[in-house]
Amino acid sequence: MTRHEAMATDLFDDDRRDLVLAPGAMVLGGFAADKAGALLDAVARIVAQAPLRHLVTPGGWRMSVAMTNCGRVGWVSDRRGYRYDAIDPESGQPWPAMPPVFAELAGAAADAAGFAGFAPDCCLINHYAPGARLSLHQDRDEQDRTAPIVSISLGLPATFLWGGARRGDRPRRLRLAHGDAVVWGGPARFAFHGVDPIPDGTHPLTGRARINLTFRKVFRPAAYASRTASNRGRRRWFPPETCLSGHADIADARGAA
Ligand SMILES: O=C(O)CCC(=O)C(=O)O
Ligand SMILES: [Fe+2]
Repeated sequence: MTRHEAMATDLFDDDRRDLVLAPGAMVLGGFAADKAGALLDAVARIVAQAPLRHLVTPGGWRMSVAMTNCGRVGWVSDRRGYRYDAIDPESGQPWPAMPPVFAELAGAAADAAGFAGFAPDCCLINHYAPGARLSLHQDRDEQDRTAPIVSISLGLPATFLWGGARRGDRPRRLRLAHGDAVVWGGPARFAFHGVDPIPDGTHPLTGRARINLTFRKVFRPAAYASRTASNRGRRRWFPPETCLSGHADIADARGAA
């Protein structure tokens, strides 16, 4: 165990402690604990409309994490690539709306980490059964690269991998417990991160599962988007102002297990 890991373990003995991971990145211990019941109720409503599913990466791997989304767009992956899509490809319908409790909590967490005014337009919901994992990757499919990522952990604990700017940077490992929030933006926005296989266990609120809510701001503010749309607006998955750049390695890097 490195000194950093020992420190992280010590700090998380008290779930309400905060931890700076890097400039622009911090863990807010227990930030969402009070809202967990409302968040999980909302997750159940979303899942009833847009069921959890194991996406396939462009490389053909079935992801071990089951996913769904709410908000204006959702993150999806299949053999053709991965993208943000306004339509759930399974139902042909728009994704469920983002519940106010989600947006408020994500905004408050971002604010607490120093990113005022965060208004997510997408929440990727990750369901980890024991053994599910997410290998090191960057979140870089979003148009708005100025906004942070806000990630909320619910249910079973996880070992979170916090890497550096390069895939090869050795990641730091820290335990994320029910209610913890992680926020990364600014100089840390494109840090590599991932989740070790979830150990088996049972949580009173989620059973044998870890639920992670990852809030993203996919779209740039309209004024900025419209200035650049004419150069980019050819991709068929998005309305003209919303096209995104693709990075075909990421979904595979997310790691099918
Ligand atoms: O489950 C987590 O803690 C991280 C999820 C994540 O990195 C992602 O969905 O991109
Ligand atoms: Fe991520």
